[in-house]
Amino acid sequence: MITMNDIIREGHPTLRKVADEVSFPLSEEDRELGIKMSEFLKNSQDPELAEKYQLRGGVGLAAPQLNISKRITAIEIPNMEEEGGEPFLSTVMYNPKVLSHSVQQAAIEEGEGCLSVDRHVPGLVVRNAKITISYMDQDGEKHKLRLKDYPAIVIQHELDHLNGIMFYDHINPENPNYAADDVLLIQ
Ligand SMILES: Cc1nc(NNC(=O)[C@H](CC2CCCC2)CN(O)CO)c(F)c(N2CCN3CCOC[C@@H]3C2)n1
Ligand code: NI
Repeated sequence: MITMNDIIREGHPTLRKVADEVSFPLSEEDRELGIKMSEFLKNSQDPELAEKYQLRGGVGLAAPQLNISKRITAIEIPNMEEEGGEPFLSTVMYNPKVLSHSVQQAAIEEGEGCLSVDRHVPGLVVRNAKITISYMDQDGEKHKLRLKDYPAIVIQHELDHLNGIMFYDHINPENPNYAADDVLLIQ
C-alpha cells in the first residue's frame, strides 16, 4: 500500500517536470498504480487507517508525487452533505485535460496544502471557478466532466502537478491574501 514514505516532497525535481501521457490500452502497471492511488486516498480519509499508517488526509493525488512522471491522478472527493454517503467524485483520471474554463475565478478561503509540502503556506490560491475536462478511465473510456467550486479547485490542483506547478506558485507574493473582489471564496 502507498504510505507517506512513497510521496516525494518539494525540492524533488520530478515535482517540477511536465509528466508524460500514458498510452492505451493501459499497461498492467499503470492500471495497478491508479488502483493503489485511490486506495491511498480512501485510507487517508479513514480515521483509524489514517492514524494507524500516519497518513495525511487527501482528496487528490497525482502520480508525479510518487516520483512517477505520468499524467495520472486519483480523485476521492467525499459527499459534502451526508456523512458516509456515496462520494461526490471517486475516480482515476488518465491523461486529463482542461477543455474550457470560466472567466470567473475562485479560491478556497483557508488556502491550500499539499501532501508534497511539509509546511503551511498561507495565502489564496486563485483558480478558475468552473472547468470542463476530459479524461480516460482505466478501461480506455473517454469522459467529459463539468466541475465548479470545490471539486473544480481540487482537479486544478492535481492537473498542476502533471505540469510541474505547485499550489504556492499561484499565491501573490506581495499580498498573499489578496484576491480581486470578483474572486469567489469557497468555504
Ligand atoms: C481540500 C482538502 N485537502 C485535503 N488534503 N490535501 C489534499 O488532498 C491535497 C490536494 C487538495 C489541496 C487543495 C485542493 C486539493 C493533496 N495533494 O497534495 C494532491 O496533489 C484534505 F484532506 C481535505 N479533506 C476534506 C475531506 N475529508 C474527508 C474525511 O477525511 C479527511 C478529508 C480532509 N480537504
Ligand atoms: Ni498537491
